[in-house]
Amino acid sequence: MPIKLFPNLRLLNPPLSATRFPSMNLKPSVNSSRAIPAFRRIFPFKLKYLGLPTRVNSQQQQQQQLGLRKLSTRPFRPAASSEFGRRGSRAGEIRGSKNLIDDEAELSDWVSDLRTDSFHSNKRFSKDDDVSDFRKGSGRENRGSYSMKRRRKSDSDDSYDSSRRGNRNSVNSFSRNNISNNTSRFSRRSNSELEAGNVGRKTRFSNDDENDVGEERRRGMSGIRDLLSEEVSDNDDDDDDSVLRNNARSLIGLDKENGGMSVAISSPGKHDSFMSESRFDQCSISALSLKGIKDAGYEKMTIVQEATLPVLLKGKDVLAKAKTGTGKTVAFLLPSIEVVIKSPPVDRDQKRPPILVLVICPTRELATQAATEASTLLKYHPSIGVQVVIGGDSWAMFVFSRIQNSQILVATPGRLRDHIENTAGFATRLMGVKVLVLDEADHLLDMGFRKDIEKIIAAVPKQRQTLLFSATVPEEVRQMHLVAPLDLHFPLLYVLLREHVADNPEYKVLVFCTTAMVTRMVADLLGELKLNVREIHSRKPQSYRTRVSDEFRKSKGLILVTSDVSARGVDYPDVTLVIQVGLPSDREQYIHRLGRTGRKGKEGQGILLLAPWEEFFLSTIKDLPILKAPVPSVDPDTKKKVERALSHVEMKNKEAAYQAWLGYYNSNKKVGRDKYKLVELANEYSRSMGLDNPPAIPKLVLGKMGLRNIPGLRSK
Ligand SMILES: Nc1ncnc2c1ncn2[C@@H]1O[C@H](COP(=O)(O)OP(=O)(O)OP(=O)(O)O)[C@@H](O)[C@H]1O
Repeated sequence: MPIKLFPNLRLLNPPLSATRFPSMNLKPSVNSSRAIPAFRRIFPFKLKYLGLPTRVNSQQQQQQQLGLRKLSTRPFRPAASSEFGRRGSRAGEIRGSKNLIDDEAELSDWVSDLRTDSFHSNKRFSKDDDVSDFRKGSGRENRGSYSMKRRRKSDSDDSYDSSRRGNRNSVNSFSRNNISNNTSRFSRRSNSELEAGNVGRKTRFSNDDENDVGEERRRGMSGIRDLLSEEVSDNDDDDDDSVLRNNARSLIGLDKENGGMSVAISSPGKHDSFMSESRFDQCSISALSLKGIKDAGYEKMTIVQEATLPVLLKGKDVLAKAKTGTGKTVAFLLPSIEVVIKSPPVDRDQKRPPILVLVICPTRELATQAATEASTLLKYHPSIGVQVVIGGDSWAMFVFSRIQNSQILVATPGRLRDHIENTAGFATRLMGVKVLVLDEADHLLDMGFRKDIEKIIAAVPKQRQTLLFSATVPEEVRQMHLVAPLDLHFPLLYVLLREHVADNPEYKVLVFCTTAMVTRMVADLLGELKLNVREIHSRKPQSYRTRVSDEFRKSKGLILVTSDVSARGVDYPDVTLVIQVGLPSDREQYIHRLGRTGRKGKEGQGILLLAPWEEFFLSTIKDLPILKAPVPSVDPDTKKKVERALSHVEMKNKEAAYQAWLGYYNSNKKVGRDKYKLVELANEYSRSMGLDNPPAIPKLVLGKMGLRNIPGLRSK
């Protein structure tokens, strides 16, 4: 049945900035005494970025004002043969010319993914939406972005046991099958072709899909359609293909009949920044909010804020994509706060005062961060409160302000659903929701969260404003990958960190590991090597996670070894380097992890460390500008030092890391396919931790992983 999800949904692709290669200062930095340190070989240049806004030409400006799409036909190609930062190089030009939505096919996929879950818009982004007002003279142009496809649940270590992973995999294979069914090739067509053509994609389930996913998930799909739908038109036919085609058309602004949505894109300029020239006081924001904004140190809007605020303040639905670290949180919080201000004050005696704004974030860290930002913005609104509902030890709702029954609730999906189902009066409070925000929307609508989100959306009124925000990869990050045998990974990690620390007195490094237990073991090892490390992962109590997260946010000279709990949205300022050790769970997770650096237009570095048999992952990110770096040599002394440090790491932590490692790679479709090979690799990993024999694993766990009787494994 056709559905309309967000009748006023707008897809805004704000003119995102990226400082490009021609603007970089590419002088190699003065180095310490070492001849050619490994790190320097990987990142031969110190890059500086100019955050200068550029002027759009009048034609572009006009296009923006009209909300016209100007789609790039030039796909972005990484400068494979060129060095990363060759001044004025072709690579730079190509990067420079990369449109905001560079690969429209990806945009189409992304939109289709959302739309498959019944997103529907029937309103055109019109002139009176006055976004353009703020663009006049704003002096910057739209930028390219890598769009997102489907994601799996990020907190991989929360569920590293094989059974849950297996389950997620089948869910994932379902979504991927759907993606592969995409019949639209948006980028390959002109606008007129698109208008006339088939923009939708096939979503009928194949037999394989049905086998994979089963009837229950199919019900889930239609369930979410119904729940998300605002209106159901009687005379629409019930053919999946045509419904989804229509939805896609309207989402990308090509459905004339329904007055669909436009995507505002213009050609990029030479130098732009993530800041716009528009000030917050140019928007119709209350004086007290403006005071709060000022105290927070914000004067001008970021590009994404400039693009979305005027529309949101008019009460429209918005779907916005912007690069990581460009101020999306404020973009959705400010208009939400304004809605609360305009609502009748909460009666103190009311038993179940309504929640007016519901913000859903995929991780606890992100939720806490959004609530903190909200309380900052609410400084001069003492009668408005923020509460947080997140998973963890406590069922308590953390109150971020003096108000007990706050009007703004920030939550993670699972715990929120628990409250809806089990806390008396909670569902009644949710009936007051006027604004629903999905932060990291594409992720939240992925299958991993689907059931929770269905429940939540069923619990809030259909008449509401809906804000969907999603992230794209920043381009200020120099990205490299290293491919080296597993037994070199720990020494290499040490070498890379040691040199980065030596070269950057204000270093702030994130080391991403595959699972919680691997994270713990790596943190132990680096601690033994006398590096200043902290660890964060889902096996740590929430209070500890919050404390460490706060410490890392404020610190310089610290390395945070982390699982994917820190992958998305967490705003750690000035992260100088992100190292990813081992296979990221997927392309999006890789991008999000990387997005923890290069924030707010600053420079950042990223290294992905893979074993040769993990190299296949690179094909999923081949459109990103990631160069292969030479493997630094590890001298025998360093090797010995690492071995010694490994011998001091607690045995039980190494055993747990081995088991977790096995579980993680077992759940990977590619690596886990050949169980014999998998076990060989796991035992190689075990040796890399300095263990002579692979640790024994409980029979039950082996059974769950489907690894009983595989030679090379020891059971207990
Ligand atoms: N108008 C502004 N001026 C200056 N700084 C701002 C402004 N708005 C937000 N910031 C700051 O920018 C940083 C990044 O913001 P935020 O975390 O919201 O980015 P994001 O786009 O949500 O990133 P991610 O996609 O990783 O979640 C924060 O430190 C925030 O305080």
